[in-house]
Amino acid sequence: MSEVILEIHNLHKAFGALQATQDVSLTLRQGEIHALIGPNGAGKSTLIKQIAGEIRPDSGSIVFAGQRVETWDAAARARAGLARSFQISSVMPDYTVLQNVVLAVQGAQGRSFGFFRPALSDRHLTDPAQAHIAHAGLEGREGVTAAALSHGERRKLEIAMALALQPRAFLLDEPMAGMGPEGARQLTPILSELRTSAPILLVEHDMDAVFALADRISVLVYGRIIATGSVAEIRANPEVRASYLGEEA
Ligand SMILES: Nc1ncnc2c1ncn2[C@@H]1O[C@H](COP(=O)(O)OP(=O)(O)OP(=O)(O)O)[C@@H](O)[C@H]1O
Repeated sequence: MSEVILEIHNLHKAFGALQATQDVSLTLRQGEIHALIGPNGAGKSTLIKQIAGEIRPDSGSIVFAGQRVETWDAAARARAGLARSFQISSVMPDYTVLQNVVLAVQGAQGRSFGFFRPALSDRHLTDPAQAHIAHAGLEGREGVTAAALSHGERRKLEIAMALALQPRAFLLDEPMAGMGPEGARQLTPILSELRTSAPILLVEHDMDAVFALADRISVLVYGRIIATGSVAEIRANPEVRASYLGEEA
């Protein structure tokens, strides 16, 4: 079995009387997409925020790359390689695809942001940037400004920028949201390929995408994981069908 990069043990989080996360344990293994599904308000975003360091759990532990991180802030977890995408705010709309990714590479290399002219002629920055652009499926669009990209291309740019950080795991919260069926169809193979760069914990409502992509699925209902398994196991699970999938499955 593949190495585990992220382990969550017995996580609890309450908002007043509401138990948003109840005794949640899960793992993310190298090379996999582990999808987290569940009805609206089940606690998926709250769980992702606790893993990313945006919300402090009441109890439980989070082990990332062998270290206990539940007391670390979000920036420290990001530096350790936990990439919370899509950090849409970091895309500069007036800059080109190449400029945006060069900035991300520059940031990841710990260099201060310089002027573009030297940065764009520095192959230590442009070579990795071009590789991330190609990896994210945006080859040929390097000179286009981010503002002129389609919604789907913008997601690809965000993926290229996330790759620049050389993350050890991705936390993706609804990457298909607002993309429409064609956009989702385009993004699916890119996410599929992305798992070879770093494993993905994926929150997604688009069940076609989840069933096409996930190696494992965990189902969250009222803050509790009611089942974890392969796509086939989850689709066949009577409790999951009753509480969430219904006729969709
Ligand atoms: N900061 C907060 N304060 C109080 N209650 C909150 C807070 N954040 C989330 N909640 C509540 O916690 C529960 C879980 O919310 P969460 O957003 O995590 O669900 P979700 O599964 O991500 O839902 P969706 O699929 O609609 O995005 C909901 O009842 C929500 O109203």
